[in-house]
Amino acid sequence: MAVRDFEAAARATLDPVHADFIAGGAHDEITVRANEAAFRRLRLLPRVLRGSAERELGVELPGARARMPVLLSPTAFHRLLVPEGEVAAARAAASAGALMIASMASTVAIGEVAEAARKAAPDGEQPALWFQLYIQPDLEITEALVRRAADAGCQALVVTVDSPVHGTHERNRRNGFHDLPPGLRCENLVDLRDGESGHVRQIVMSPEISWTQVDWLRRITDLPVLLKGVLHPEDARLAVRHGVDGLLLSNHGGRQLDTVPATLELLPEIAAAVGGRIPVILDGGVRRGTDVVKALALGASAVGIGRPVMWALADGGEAGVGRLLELLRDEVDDALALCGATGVRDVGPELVRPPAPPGRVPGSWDGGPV
Ligand SMILES: Cc1cc2nc3c(=O)[nH]c(=O)nc-3n(C[C@H](O)[C@H](O)[C@H](O)COP(=O)(O)O)c2cc1C
Ligand SMILES: CC(C)CC(=O)C(=O)O
Repeated sequence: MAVRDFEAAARATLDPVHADFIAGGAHDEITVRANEAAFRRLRLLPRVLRGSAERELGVELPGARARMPVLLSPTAFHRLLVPEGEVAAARAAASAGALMIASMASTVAIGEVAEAARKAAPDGEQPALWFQLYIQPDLEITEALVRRAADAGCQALVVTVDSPVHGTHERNRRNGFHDLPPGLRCENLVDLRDGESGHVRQIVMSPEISWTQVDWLRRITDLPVLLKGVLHPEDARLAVRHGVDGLLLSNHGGRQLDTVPATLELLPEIAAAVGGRIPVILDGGVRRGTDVVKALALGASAVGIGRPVMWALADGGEAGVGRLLELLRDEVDDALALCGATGVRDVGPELVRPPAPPGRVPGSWDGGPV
């Protein structure tokens, strides 16, 4: 079985409206396709006669350590797919030692997700769990959400900044899919203020959110703050200047502005802009162990996966996500061995062709304090 096979397996039983919600992107879905195509275009160029019996796959990330360089990007509404929802994904991630970024739009409350992760992690291991946040124009609401995430034990906040407005998903429009079905709610939003019911419409996307609110967020919490959805190198430089602890280089899986470049295409430029001062995590189109190695080679500290987790969850719940993570772990290990690499940190730009453009050779974060 390969990562892409989970989609067909899931579609065998999934409501086609929900399958469209997962697969879909903005407008013509040009960026959705570009993300995977960029990985197909780039080639690996292995070294020989310099490997090791075992590869080190572990990564240090702000506030957390993971046993593999593939993390679960935040995805909303897991209970659309299986009754346990985010709890199933969290258990699988914690068992595999993969970091999970829980979505603010989760259908299970963050406290419950964190508790499930703690119970599933091997003895003595703290599960790696971050919380994704859309900063709300109402800062009291935002602060209450941050408190919920911190109280649950999340080790960092991932602020999604690519959504000044909702993306236009034509598939959802055609299908009339706008709301969660009765019985499901965004549990993190329930009772943030008297009488709030956890309706999706409570999430406000505001084009007026700016660096001012990012600075404010850094002041009200000790948790590391990462930004998800920075694509322009100028914004990456600004993020460093504002003291942000990491970037998630993401185009939201092609679900926000259509026709933006593939994240892999932007990676050398973004890595050069941050110059190794903070970690860069890439998501979008990662479907193979070789994709993971390519992203690491161009300066990513780790990669995220979105849709594959949703398909695996729909196909087999916790066990499905477990199989997905094991498969990717084995593929990454295999690709590293074939590249003559002793581990994740032994991968550099010399392993890919065509090479990164001159002057844009990435620096990589050394895993130290940010
Ligand atoms: C069904 C679905 C729901 C998503 N929900 C969120 C979300 O709640 N918050 C967020 O920041 N990103 C969300 N994303 C974007 C993912 O975090 C991620 O950037 C993207 O899926 C990565 O691309 P991939 O699906 O090709 O792996 C969602 C993506 C999908 C497919
Ligand atoms: C707007 C969120 C509820 C979900 C999301 O980010 C997405 O579907 O891409």
